[in-house]
Amino acid sequence: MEQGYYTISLPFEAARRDHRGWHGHSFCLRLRSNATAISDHEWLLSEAARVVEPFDYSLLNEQVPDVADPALLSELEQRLRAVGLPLNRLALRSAPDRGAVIDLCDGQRWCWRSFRFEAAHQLPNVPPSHPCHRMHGHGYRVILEAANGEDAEALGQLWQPVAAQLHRSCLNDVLVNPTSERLAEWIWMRLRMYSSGLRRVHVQETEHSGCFFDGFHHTIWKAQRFEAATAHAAARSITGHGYRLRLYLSAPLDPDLGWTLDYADVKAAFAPLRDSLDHHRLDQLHGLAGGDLLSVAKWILNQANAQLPELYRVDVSEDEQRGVIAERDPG
Ligand SMILES: Nc1nc2c(c(=O)[nH]1)N=C([C@H](O)[C@H](O)COP(=O)(O)OP(=O)(O)OP(=O)(O)O)CN2
Repeated sequence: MEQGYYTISLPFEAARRDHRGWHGHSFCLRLRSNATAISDHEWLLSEAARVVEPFDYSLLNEQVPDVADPALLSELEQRLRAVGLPLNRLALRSAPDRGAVIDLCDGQRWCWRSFRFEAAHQLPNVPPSHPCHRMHGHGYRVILEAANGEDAEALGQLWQPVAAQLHRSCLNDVLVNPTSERLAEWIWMRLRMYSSGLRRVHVQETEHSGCFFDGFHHTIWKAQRFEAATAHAAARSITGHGYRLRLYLSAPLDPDLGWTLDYADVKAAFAPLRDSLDHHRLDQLHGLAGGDLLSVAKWILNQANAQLPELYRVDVSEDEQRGVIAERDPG
């Protein structure tokens, strides 16, 4: 069996005054709710939009006593709960490189901050015919997540010495086999001793792939997209979307190759399924009678099982605001 969640993203523009003075932000609130608790996506979107609306084009200090990201997120949580919205997770992005998250299932709270660096690398253990065997480079993105009250400023200081070592370097001078998994582990080991709150390191080599390391496990994701039409009960007529996907996979690390699964192999294994979706009418695909976004995500999760048994979660969005998550039940 699998779990299904609706996600919605609500952007708003607002100004706040903190120790740096007045400044403005393009905020984005992201909300996740269990699909069994909700009648439909549009209801969730319109109810949550009503809660966020007073913040849009406002001066936040006139509305809330503490305007820091975690406090602002707690305030939004209270207001969303007050109107009876069932919530599993809330995330507030205050700038493209930072934000705060609350997991309402286990009560955990954390901040994240993303950083960029440019570097070269080659992977010595893949066959010579593999493109990664050649020396090449990436514009890397690293996202650090930390709990225990460690904020974006603290994460910035934590990152500085690592950036000094990695930016404009060759990663093979630092690591023997610099896959993103090994790099995430290396960053974890470097930072964990200075940050008791560090909860996860996320390394992205490109816009299309990334890996997470939490001190124990590696997970990877690969982005895909397809263009398709659909019809479903809640739609006025047949309609279409440019669907965006993230495939999440969990597998042990191969000790020689230093990765879980090759991102390129994930893409190749998924290609036949992507072809069956791209430029097709989804509600007419075998076994996909629903045609709505959550049915599409669950269908993909189940159909991909034969080629990608390591796949445990599929995120699909149909536009900037509406998304779903289909996730296999653990165990
Ligand atoms: N699990 C891993 N797989 C791969 C790694 C890695 O570190 N861990 N690294 C590579 C290469 O370095 C490669 O440059 C990046 O891979 P890939 O996602 O295939 O590259 P693109 O984003 O350019 O791929 P698209 O085809 O555009 O999606 C390979 N695998």
